[in-house]
Amino acid sequence: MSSNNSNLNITTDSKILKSSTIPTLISGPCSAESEEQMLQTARGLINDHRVHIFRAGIWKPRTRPGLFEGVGRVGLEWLRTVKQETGLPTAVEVANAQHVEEALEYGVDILWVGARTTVNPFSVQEVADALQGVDIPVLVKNPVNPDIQLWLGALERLNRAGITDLGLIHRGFSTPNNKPYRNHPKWETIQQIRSLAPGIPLFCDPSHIAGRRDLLETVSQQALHLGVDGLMIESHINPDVALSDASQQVTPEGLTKLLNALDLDHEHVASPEQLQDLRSLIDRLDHDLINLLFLRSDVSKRIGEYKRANALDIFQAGRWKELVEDRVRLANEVGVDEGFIRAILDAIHQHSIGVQNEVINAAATSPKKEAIK
Ligand SMILES: O=C(O)C(=O)C[C@]1(C(=O)O)C=C[C@@H](O)C=C1
Repeated sequence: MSSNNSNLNITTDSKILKSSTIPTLISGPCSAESEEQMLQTARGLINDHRVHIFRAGIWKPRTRPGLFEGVGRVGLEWLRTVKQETGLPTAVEVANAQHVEEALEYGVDILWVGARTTVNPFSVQEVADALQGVDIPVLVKNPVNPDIQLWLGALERLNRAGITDLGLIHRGFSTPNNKPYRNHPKWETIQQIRSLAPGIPLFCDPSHIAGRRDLLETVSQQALHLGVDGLMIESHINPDVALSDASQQVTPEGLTKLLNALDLDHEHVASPEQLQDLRSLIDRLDHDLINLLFLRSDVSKRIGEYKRANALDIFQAGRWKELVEDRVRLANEVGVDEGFIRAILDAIHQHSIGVQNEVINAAATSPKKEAIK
């Protein structure tokens, strides 16, 4: 696929990331721990022909020092052995120039930039500079915080260094309330990034969104419904003893079960168990909506107090027109029906005016405080 990307102004030529069968599946351990662990996991994975690429973390960016920070260079040797034995192309995360140099030295096929690196333009630039003149596919995970421009900026930096085989990985975002996920999927991001970076393959990393095995199926299926091109799912020959992210990794057999349960062609009808998950998701989203509506109405009340004190009209036609135009633009970008959003905004506006009327009426009818003698 070759495209001249208008929004981003980057040139892409995606080869390895688009497999003939959709989606492209990348799997392997969160961290390389030993040659045996890598080989056993890879041997398990090749029993399932749907797995296209073997991944492993060699250098692990950890929140606090003292945790397992990856095996480093020796892991690249194990990765090379995996490739020789199984024929699977290999992928590792790189975060600085040294990682890039070592990964290239050991013939790694695909690199990815992790969420904690994408947040830092200096680091991304260092990786990009180290890749100058190298022809290798690079995937970019979203930054930890929900900042799409930062994500696109990383793509641009790599592209300017000559990397055209680019892809994106959606791994969820850190938000004030991620529950029940480890990282909030903010699914609307998928449409946003698709419209801003058309033609760039988009992967989903359900392992980092879910953070737990039992949510992997729901998250993976949701991502497939939204049309992602591939999935990156962590697997480990014995997840319970994994040195990092034990609760989100599956065994190779577990991965096969998961893939069997998914509709990889996006036409999946939910199972009874998934219906339960989907209903929990609806519960959570409705709760979020109600909390947000409460906050909005409280803000409107404070604006009402300001209007009362400054003798302003409650209805502000100009402000409302701008607000509706902005929200409709977002709805169209994200792919939410415009009529639906207009109806909701109408109801919100009416309620907001009602809240402010109450503020003003309450002030008009409340007895004046007695003057202090
Ligand atoms: O911006 C204001 O002045 C508000 O009172 C807020 C608000 C709203 O709910 O968004 C409510 C009434 C106005 O017609 C415009 C907007």
